[in-house]
Amino acid sequence: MEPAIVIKDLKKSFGDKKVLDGISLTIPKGTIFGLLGPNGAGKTTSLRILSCLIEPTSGEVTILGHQISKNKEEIRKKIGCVTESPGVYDKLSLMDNLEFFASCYQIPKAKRASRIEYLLRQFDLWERRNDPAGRLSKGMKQKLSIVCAILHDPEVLFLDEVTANLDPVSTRKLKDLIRDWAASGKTIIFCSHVLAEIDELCHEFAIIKGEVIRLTTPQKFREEWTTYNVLLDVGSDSQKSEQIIKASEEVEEYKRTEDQFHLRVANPKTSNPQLIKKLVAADITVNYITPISVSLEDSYLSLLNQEKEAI
Ligand SMILES: Nc1ncnc2c1ncn2[C@@H]1O[C@H](COP(=O)(O)OP(=O)(O)OP(=O)(O)O)[C@@H](O)[C@H]1O
Repeated sequence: MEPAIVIKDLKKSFGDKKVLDGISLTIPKGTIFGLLGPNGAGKTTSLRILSCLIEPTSGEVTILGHQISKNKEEIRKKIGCVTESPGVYDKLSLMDNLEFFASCYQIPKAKRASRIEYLLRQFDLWERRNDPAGRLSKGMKQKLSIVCAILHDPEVLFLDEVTANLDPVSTRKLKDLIRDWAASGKTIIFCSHVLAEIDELCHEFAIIKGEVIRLTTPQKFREEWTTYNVLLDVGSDSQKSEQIIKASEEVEEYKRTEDQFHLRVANPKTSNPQLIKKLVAADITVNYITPISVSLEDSYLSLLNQEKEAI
């Protein structure tokens, strides 16, 4: 797939403090790409460089074929950025804020009114259009900053902790929108500390800590940290069951706790029916057999612990 963003050996220091130490990533078009990492890992710094707000110390970023070192103007027209602190003008009304951003983005006058109304209605802000932005609640202000960032229909979007102040209904709506944007070919970089959101939304994600320490997909990452992927409950005949489990080529590893077995099987879809057949043939009652899934959060914490132990 054609890349939307190519980051090559990106470095950034503030004085003698090294924050980014050689980040390289290629992000295909139409991807929702997660950026994860502990506090101070350099996520916001990366997004600020990608949004042309600050200069890198060295390295190169290419967005939609334009190099950031040579063609910021062209890049700015095609990107939108939402950070946790909404960059809207408190004294201006919602309409005036949006008129201002529309003129910055050089949106043709004929299109402005309909685009602004469409987005304000989409984000449930239309009724508040004449209020000063400073009177909005935190979540509403967050929505306004999203509207400002997408007003010019950018092809690449940087979203930093964008759901932080949103209620569950608004969060769900925004996630659906993000999926729609990606499906229409837009590329989204999504920074969040909410691991369930990364899991739910992102096609791929990177864990960074000054450098990229993992580049993977949510599913692969969860699988990597899953020791046992199936839970089997056999009622009272666990002794006999253990002999069968031990002898089964489907089972790679197992752990027994009373009448339950934690199993690792290569492919639960094909292995589980085989195993059930063998147990039932031996007259064993299978109470249930169910997949075990480790959350992305558990996997992430395990990785960080492993990193800590390695230091
Ligand atoms: N303008 C600046 N001057 C000096 N240091 C800075 C500046 N901006 C960021 N830093 C430092 O760079 C490091 C990375 O900050 P950054 O905001 O990129 O982290 P982050 O991964 O977004 O963290 P968080 O999850 O807490 O938002 C931090 O140590 C921070 O103090």
